Amino acid sequence: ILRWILPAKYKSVEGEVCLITGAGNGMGRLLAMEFAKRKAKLILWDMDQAGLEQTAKLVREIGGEVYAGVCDVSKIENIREAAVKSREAFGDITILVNNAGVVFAKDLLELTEWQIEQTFKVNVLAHFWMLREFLPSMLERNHGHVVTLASVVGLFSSPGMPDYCSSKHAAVGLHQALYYDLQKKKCDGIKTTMVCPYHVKTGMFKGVGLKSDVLTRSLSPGECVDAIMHAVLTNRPFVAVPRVMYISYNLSTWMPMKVLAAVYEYTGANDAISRFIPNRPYQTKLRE
Ligand SMILES: NC(=O)C1=CN([C@@H]2O[C@H](COP(=O)(O)OP(=O)(O)OC[C@H]3O[C@@H](n4cnc5c(N)ncnc54)[C@H](OP(=O)(O)O)[C@@H]3O)[C@@H](O)[C@H]2O)C=CC1
Ligand SMILES: CC1=C(/C=C/C(C)=C/C=C/C(C)=C/C=O)C(C)(C)CCC1
Repeated sequence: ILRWILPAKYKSVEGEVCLITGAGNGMGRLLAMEFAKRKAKLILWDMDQAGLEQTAKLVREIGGEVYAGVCDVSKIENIREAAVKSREAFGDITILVNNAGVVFAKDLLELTEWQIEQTFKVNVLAHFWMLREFLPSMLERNHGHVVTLASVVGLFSSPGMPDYCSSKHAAVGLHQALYYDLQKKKCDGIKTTMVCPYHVKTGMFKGVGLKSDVLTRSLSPGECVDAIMHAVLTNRPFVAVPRVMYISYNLSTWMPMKVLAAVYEYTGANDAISRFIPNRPYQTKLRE
């Protein structure tokens, strides 16, 4: 309650070295712009070279310092190589935003094995590899910030995307474990923020959304990124967007699953994912 009454005190990120994965599109691009406006040095990674160059251009146009490198975070060797080049550009990373994510939006038996593996490689395993690469220098200096783009479906599952939901649950589990490890080690200078948005209208979930806005509505990328920046700059450990998702999360922890299934049926959440339109290269063809 005090947090809502008192004016928010924002920290400065000027001069911090901020690495954002999946920065070539969607929220990654907008996050890059927000950190650049606040004078952080940007390291941007993505496997979409054209999108990445566009983000770097936009950052430079507002006077930001940026190094952009193509990196497929599903491959640990790529992460290691890109990490060397990134350190050469600006030195140690002090803000890590694990943002890259993939979804195929298919039922369990329709997914290919490659799709299931790719979802886990990008949405979870990459977070492990990124943390193992960049956490040591943060620990040495007891300074840094780790931001995890998880999802509300990492807190409670919804139908139509079993691989995605379970990968986001794993990302939530990893992030929470990291938080408690840092507390245990008394590393009070390393902050963490876990972000759990509902559906955001980027290209990732094209076509998806509840038919009615009675319970909640899809977010614009801008409003979600505003909520993320607010949480990061005020060192909040957890943010669910929109706020009504805190209530949904709370209900889902004690509500019988049968009741939640009825809510999904009633609100049209059961059909929401079936309206999905593949809109990313990895969603339509294998990209190795
Ligand atoms: N949109 C939503 O409704 C929600 C999104 N989220 C999460 O937020 C994060 C950002 O999502 P959003 O901005 O919507 O997604 P976008 O699809 O708009 O952006 C994701 C970016 O990640 C890139 N990417 C995918 N795979 C890799 C890879 N292996 N290596 C490097 N980059 C990769 C994509 O590149 P390319 O286009 O070339 O594939 C794309 O540029 C994701 O983790 C997502 O799960 C959470 C809740 C809701
Ligand atoms: C769980 C839940 C709902 C639906 C959730 C859905 C459909 C979430 C989709 C999220 C996406 C696309 C996340 C991407 O990362 C309602 C009906 C709003 C309210 C009750 C609880």
